This record gives sequence, structure tokens and C-alpha cells, in this order.
Amino acid sequence: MALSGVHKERGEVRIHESLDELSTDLADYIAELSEACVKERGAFAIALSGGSLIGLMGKLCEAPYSKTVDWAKWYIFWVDERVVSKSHADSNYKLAKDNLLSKVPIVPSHIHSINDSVSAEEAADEYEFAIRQLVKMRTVDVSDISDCPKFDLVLLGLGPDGHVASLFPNHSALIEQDEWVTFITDSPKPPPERITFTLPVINSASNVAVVAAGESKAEAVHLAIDETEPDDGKTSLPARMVQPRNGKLVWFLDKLATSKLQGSHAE
Ligand SMILES: O=C(O)[C@H](O)[C@@H](O)[C@H](O)[C@H](O)COP(=O)(O)O
Repeated sequence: MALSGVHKERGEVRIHESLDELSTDLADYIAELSEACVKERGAFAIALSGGSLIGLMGKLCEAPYSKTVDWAKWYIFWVDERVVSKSHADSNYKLAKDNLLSKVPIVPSHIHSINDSVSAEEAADEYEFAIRQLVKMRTVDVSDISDCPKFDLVLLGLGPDGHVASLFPNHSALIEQDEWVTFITDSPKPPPERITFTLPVINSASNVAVVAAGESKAEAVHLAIDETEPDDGKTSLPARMVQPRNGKLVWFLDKLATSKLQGSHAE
């Protein structure tokens, strides 16, 4: 059983003894959300990140989830994508396709990946346009408090520097307020060219889950969750700027990633 605690402003913090336990809890959480969303609005719009997250979602391809999840109602998006060919080893699409999407019966036309044959700027524009059409049709819900899309679930990994999606510390993409999808050409984590959801879109989601495991994430987890003074600089850490306005935030962490968390977040 994961230790679970509710942090005043930073959402629900779930701490797991092992990666195996974390993966099971993550699969349960996603399957439950999928069931609730399909019941409520007939669709489940989920946005994936890259990195270790995809491997940690692997249990969804196994029993019981492989049989019980209503895969035909899933609509897949990417919170961020590297601007490389879809067959390139760096592609987040390829990572998810090889390890998840090809193993469950998702409808191919429900998989919304970026155009990999244009520039980063064009890819971001086209992706935003595609999402706008899906919001009009309510395949993706719309926020009640802004004109942003309201994804049912946004899944984020966490970098040791506190980045989420392709929103890196001190980058101008962090302050983008108008675009839903923006692009960068100078990512400190290779490859340099990426597209990414902006913070207004991430923070308009119904549910946001941040998944982080391992000692290398401990400092970022501490800075992203623990109490902080308003002007100590931590408030501009991308992971700390993840603050769903009307949605629910959950942290899926292993013990190593929580080694610098102050106090116990377990109740
Ligand atoms: O495309 C990317 O690079 C990711 O979307 C990125 O935001 C990732 O999720 C984090 O860097 C964590 O990656 P790890 O879990 O592999 O450390």
C-alpha cells in the first residue's frame, strides 16, 4: 500500500515502497479515471509525456486492465514531443507506440501525434489547431474558467532540474499565456527542438499526475512540493508552477525521490 497524504497546496502525494508498487498504483489510478470519464462524457482524453513514465504505465497492457479498460474510448495526445521523425529513437510517439499503444486496442484515428515533417513552429501550430477542432467536437472537454482545453488526464514526468513537459527552468515558454502549444529550439535536454503544452493548458486539466522515481529527482521533488517562501526563487520552478486551477493534482513518487521531502506527507 502506498503512503498517501494531502499537501495543503500541492495536491495528493503518494509515496511507494518500490517501482512495482508505483506502477500498480499508477495503472489503477489511470484505469479508474478512464472508467469515470467514459461514464461521464463518453471519452477519455489523456496526454502523455516521454521518459520513464511510459515504462511505469506498462501494467495497463496486462490483465486485468488490458481487458477491463474501455480502450475504444481513449484519445491520446502528447503533452510534449521531440521534433524528430516518428521512427526516431528520440520520438515520444515511438516510445509510447512501442511500449503501450501497440499492445492495447486503441483506435488508430484516436492517436493524435504531431506532424513530424515540418518545423517545430509549424508542428506546434498544427497541433494546437488539431486540438482546437477536437475541443469543438468535445472529444476534448473545454475548461469552465478559460477557453483552454480540459484534458481528462495530463501525465507528467519530472526532470532533475524541475522541468515538466518541455517547460524548462528560466525558459520563456514558461510564461506563454496565449498559445495552447508552443515550441522551443534550445532544450537543455536533447534533442533541442520540441513542442510542448503551455502551463495554462496543463493547469486547465481535470487531473494532472506527476510521476517521479529515483534519487536524482529528490531535490526537484522537494522544491516542487515543500513549503516555500514566496520570493525564494522556487516559485518559478516549472514543476511548482503545475497548479491545476479546478483540477486534481497527484504525485506518484518512490521512496528515493522523496528522500529530501520535509516532514511526512503521509497521514
Ligand atoms: O520528452 C521528454 O523529455 C519528457 O516529456 C520529459 O518532460 C520527461 O518526462 C522528463 O524529462 C522526465 O524523464 P525521465 O522520467 O526519463 O527522467
